[in-house]
Amino acid sequence: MNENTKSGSKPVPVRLRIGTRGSPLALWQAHAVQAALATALAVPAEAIEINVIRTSGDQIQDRALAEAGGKGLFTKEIEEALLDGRVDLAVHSAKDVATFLPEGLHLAGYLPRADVRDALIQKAGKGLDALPAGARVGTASLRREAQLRRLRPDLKVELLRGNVHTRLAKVREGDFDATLLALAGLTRLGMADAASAVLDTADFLPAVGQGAVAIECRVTDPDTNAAIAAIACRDTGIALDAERAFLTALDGSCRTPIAGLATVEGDSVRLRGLVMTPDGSDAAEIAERAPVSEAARLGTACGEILRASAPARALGL
Ligand SMILES: NCc1[nH]cc(CCC(=O)O)c1CC(=O)O
Repeated sequence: MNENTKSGSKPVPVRLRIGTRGSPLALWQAHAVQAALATALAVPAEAIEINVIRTSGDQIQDRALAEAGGKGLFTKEIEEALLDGRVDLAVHSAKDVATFLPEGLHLAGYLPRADVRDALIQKAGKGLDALPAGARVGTASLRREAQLRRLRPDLKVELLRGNVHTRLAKVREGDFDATLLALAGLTRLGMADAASAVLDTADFLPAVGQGAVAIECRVTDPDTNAAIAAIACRDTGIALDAERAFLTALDGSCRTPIAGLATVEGDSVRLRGLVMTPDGSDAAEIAERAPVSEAARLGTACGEILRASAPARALGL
């Protein structure tokens, strides 16, 4: 219980400042964290401010992110605001958070994870099987590209960047026959019905962190850490510890097609990992289980095993 809910005591003014990108998806996620914090701390939503921060990633639209310098692009300016004390916490799609964080910052918790799967969006037909030979699929994700090529070497996979609305419009207008998007993002934007099919994780493995909302703050800020702990989802934290350790062991950047998914089942956590050559011609997979207390070690061990595989060597990992 915090100061504001103790009866009789004088309320302590709570003021937390959230830093976020300004995209509709980012704003939805920031509002979800704001609402959860307001409830947990028993304060009005206005006590949790939302500050929109423009990132370099928002400004680059013409290149694959891997070319432009990786996923840190969506978090750099927000992390600078955290380190300067201009905001107290940052809300990100966990998938977009770089493998290594700046000194002094950490991921203090996650909202309960949404659906982790990728959705296929196409005008005609449902699943991947319905795509005609040679169909043009737009994506900016090396992981989606490699898995698509692996399953359907006949498809033409081409660069398609931009926010969810832009990508859906490109398919609607016929510039592409199909695209792939995280179902979680579509759902948050109220557009889940745009999905023609949802791809089973057995066939198509999501990105590390997909569907999870991560909350970052300064390591040395006890009030903010306590507030985040009050809303953090334990199972999502365990799964993300395993997945992010897996990514760290592979030193995965945006240039490496890597997929990974951990799930908590009772007292144990199961991790599936996949590393591929960009053209999908070679891939190495792993699936292992460990007690939840060993989540990070499980991720590291799986990453190290895959790092010794042929596709990883082809990528210079
Ligand atoms: N790279 C952009 C991004 N970051 C998070 C999501 C979706 C929401 C999520 O995975 O939590 C998306 C869009 C997409 O990949 O379709």
